[in-house]
Amino acid sequence: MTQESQTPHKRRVRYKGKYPRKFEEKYKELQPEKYQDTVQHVIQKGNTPAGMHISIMVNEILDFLQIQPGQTGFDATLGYGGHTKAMLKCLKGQGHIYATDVDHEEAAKTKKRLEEQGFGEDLLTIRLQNFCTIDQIAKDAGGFDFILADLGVSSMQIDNPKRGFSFKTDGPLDLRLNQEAGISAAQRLDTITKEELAGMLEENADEPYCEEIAKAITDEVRKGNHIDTTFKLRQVIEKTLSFIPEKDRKETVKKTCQRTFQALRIDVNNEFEVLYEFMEKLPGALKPGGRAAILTFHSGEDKLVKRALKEGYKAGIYEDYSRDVVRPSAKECAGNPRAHSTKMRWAVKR
Ligand SMILES: C[S@@+](CC[C@H](N)C(=O)[O-])C[C@H]1O[C@@H](n2cnc3c(N)ncnc32)[C@H](O)[C@@H]1O
Repeated sequence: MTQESQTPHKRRVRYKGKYPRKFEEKYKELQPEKYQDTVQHVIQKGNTPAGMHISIMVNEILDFLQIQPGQTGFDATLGYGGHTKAMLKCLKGQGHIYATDVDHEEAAKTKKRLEEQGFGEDLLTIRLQNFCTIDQIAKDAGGFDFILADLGVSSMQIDNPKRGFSFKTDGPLDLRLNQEAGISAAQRLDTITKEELAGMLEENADEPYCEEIAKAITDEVRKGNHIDTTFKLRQVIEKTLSFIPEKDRKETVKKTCQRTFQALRIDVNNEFEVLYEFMEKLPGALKPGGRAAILTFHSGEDKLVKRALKEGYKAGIYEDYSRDVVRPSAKECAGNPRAHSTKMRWAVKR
């Protein structure tokens, strides 16, 4: 017997995979400044590191806004602060940016991160306000030379199971951008009628199975089964669509889950109402020659923005506006799948 075969066989430690599986365990990605290599590796693979948001169309936005030192700007949707930081850099230490977000939790982290990178209160004012209060902020600032709105939700919000934005992880069915105000999606489903829910799914997300899904949800709630987690909602959708031929079922369930979550998110956050108000107040917040860029992520938002800019142009409020949408490059979409649905529109105040 050789020496080698006498050595007792040692069981190899089970391979756990490259990345930690639970959100809380993604400690390296959640501290991006400390673990730059891990973060770069995740980004190169076309993924967004946990706790981070990759800003979309940064170059196109900066090219259009033409930010000069000494100017005053407004970032309506602070998020991770990627766009804010890129715009702050253009100011070269002279000028000011006001930014809003309704997400207290993420805004506090972003404020700290930007302060540590040298963008303190002398250059940046963050307000925990809805961007539809743009008129008040413009009054305090004396009008804006440039404005950016990057609508929707951040990757941090989608990836955090406690927020309930994703049907891919289980968590409370919340879907509020500001968890300190309003009611959660679960509470909304507790009292909504079948007709109203079907209308919401159709209007907010063009859901083709809106009638079937609305009936199934309201039936469950009537039986006393509260749909208060993301997985419970997903299960109701899966059961409702079980009549779909097996070869198409998986994809249809996925799409219907995406649309249902989108419709509920728009509803609990009054997204169309606040965007409408923002677009109405936008011209009044811009200085003459001021520039505004808006990124949207679904057709309902884009239609609203398009109409407001077109009407503003026809009324002589805007000197110019985007006739066509500007889309991210194929390269950007390949590196960041969340960029696929992005549409940018812009206008210049007369
Ligand atoms: C797509 S993210 C913005 C990402 C950001 N541009 C960046 O580069 O990191 C959208 C952000 O806007 C915020 N938001 C959405 N609707 C809002 C509203 N009506 N008022 C203020 N903030 C809003 C969300 O909470 C989220 O943090």
